[in-house]
Amino acid sequence: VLPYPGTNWIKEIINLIHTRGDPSWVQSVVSWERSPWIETPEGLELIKKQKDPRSYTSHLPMQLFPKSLFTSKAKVIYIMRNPRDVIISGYHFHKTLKITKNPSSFEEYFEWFLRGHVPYGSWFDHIGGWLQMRGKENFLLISYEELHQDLRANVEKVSQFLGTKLSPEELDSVLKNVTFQAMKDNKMSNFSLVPEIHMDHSKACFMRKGIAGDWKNQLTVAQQEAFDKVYQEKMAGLPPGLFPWE
Ligand SMILES: Nc1ncnc2c1ncn2[C@@H]1O[C@H](COP(=O)(O)OS(=O)(=O)O)[C@@H](OP(=O)(O)O)[C@H]1O
Repeated sequence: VLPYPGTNWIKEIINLIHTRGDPSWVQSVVSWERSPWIETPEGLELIKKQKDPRSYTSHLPMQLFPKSLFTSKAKVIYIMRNPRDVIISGYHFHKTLKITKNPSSFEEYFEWFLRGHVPYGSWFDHIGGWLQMRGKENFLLISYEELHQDLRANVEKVSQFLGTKLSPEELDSVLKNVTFQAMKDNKMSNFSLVPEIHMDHSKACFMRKGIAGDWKNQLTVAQQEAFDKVYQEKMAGLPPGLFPWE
């Protein structure tokens, strides 16, 4: 997945499906140890110690992902979100980061995003790359907006994809533990334990608003038009109706 689409939301769902709704794992182990990042040295060390079935997280664009994935039986869940909301969420998160250059204003971050000058590169190239896996049986495309619209149906879809049949009680427990409030209250999932050397917790909170469509209140008309122009150019080759935000 690319940054800010709800990576940690889908990760929490996957972790809770793994434990059949038992929250003790997500409440006792930090999220980056449950499903480690493949692109960090620390994450890779953790992955080597994991037992099957294991789950990893990554923001890497497809062309930088280890090629062995494409010949393996590993399942890929790609979560996407309206890029207009991704910009807003990314801006607030970036303000807290001590490991990348911080934008001096929202306007500056907006420009960076449109030019792809943000960590992991262009949103448009990222999604265009991974969507090439569409239609493969080991690839599930899911969106932040769909999770919002019908969490139950989409958690069931994910558990089916992962080959785990949950009982109604187990499913209820997954749903209860992946709400915005439950994750915001869980210090193992809300990023409050990210060390201060990486993140300035006084600048913003990771579990910020957790809503879809807030860009309408945040982007100026000029920014909306500038965004639409780039979006139309870059997404021209993709079939209509693919994205819930269109
Ligand atoms: N359970 C739940 N429900 C609704 N929304 C949720 C949930 N968990 C995380 N979030 C929101 O996801 C946004 C962060 O995205 P990511 O997890 O992809 O961030 S990161 O790329 O891994 O840094 C960030 O969105 P914004 O609030 O719009 O900034 C989080 O609030």
